[in-house]
Amino acid sequence: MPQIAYLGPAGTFTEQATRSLTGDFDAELVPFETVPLALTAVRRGEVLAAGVPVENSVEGSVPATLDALTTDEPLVAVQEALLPVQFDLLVRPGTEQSAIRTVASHPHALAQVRDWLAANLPGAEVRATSSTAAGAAAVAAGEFDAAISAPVALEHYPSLERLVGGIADVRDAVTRFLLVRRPGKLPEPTGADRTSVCAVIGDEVGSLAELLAELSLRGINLSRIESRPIKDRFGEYRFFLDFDGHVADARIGDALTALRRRCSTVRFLGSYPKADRTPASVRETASEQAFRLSAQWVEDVRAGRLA
Ligand SMILES: O=C(O)C(=O)Cc1ccccc1
Repeated sequence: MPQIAYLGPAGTFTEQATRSLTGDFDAELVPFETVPLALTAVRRGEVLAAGVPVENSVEGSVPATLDALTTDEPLVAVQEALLPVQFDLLVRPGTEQSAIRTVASHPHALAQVRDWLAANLPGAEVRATSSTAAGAAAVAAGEFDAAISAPVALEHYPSLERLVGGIADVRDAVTRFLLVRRPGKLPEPTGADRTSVCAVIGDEVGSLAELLAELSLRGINLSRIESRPIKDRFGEYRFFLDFDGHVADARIGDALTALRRRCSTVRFLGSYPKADRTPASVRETASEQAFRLSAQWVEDVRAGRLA
């Protein structure tokens, strides 16, 4: 049975998302303490794939995941999942809200209940843990007074109880997760795909605008752009781009060819079906047929068959 890594321990949002990503096949889910450790296990071939959180509708991207995807050997995303996220305040039985001095959770969870904490636990100290479930485990071990966890965490930490449920500042928050593997056969195009790349461009006038123009000129819808520092050179950035379409689509292949020419580095991070299955809208001039006919025309001109 294939082993699939996830950000653990049991009871994280990532575990739930990874279960839904691997629902179609038998898999053994293996918890890792951090996203980089889970990705290292994939790179070493110790597990087949890893489920990782990438972005949240309230708090934005998960920097640890973006950084870990671009350092070391390339990995590619093959599937995407969207998970609604809700948060509970878990405590050891008998803990009163007024007695809570420390609250532990993953930084992304803490950020999504910031207003609730300010209004309801103004004096409590906030402590970051490697995941929401790690926060619950630490509360069960007596290290902190309360944890902000996924509702499912209670099943794994039965010694805790839910003091308050549904404490997210924004209802209906959603987190996007990816299943990533070592490069290999790509998922087939479905007509409702997303492609992710990471590009490094020169620090020159117009370089980002020109890169984006390569997409818009080919009718490609950009769904996300994010920059992260390169780290060892101050002021230089990597741009993470997500856009509608599959690398097998003519317009995407054409755009990637242009990106490869323009950028000092382009890392392909995958073409995979979008979780919401919304088909890409492709204008007539960017259709497969339009690309095929125009490429054929150039071939004919080059061969002296047409002018
Ligand atoms: O810590 C978890 O449970 C995770 O899976 C990371 C996370 C944290 C907050 C929102 C979404 C994912």
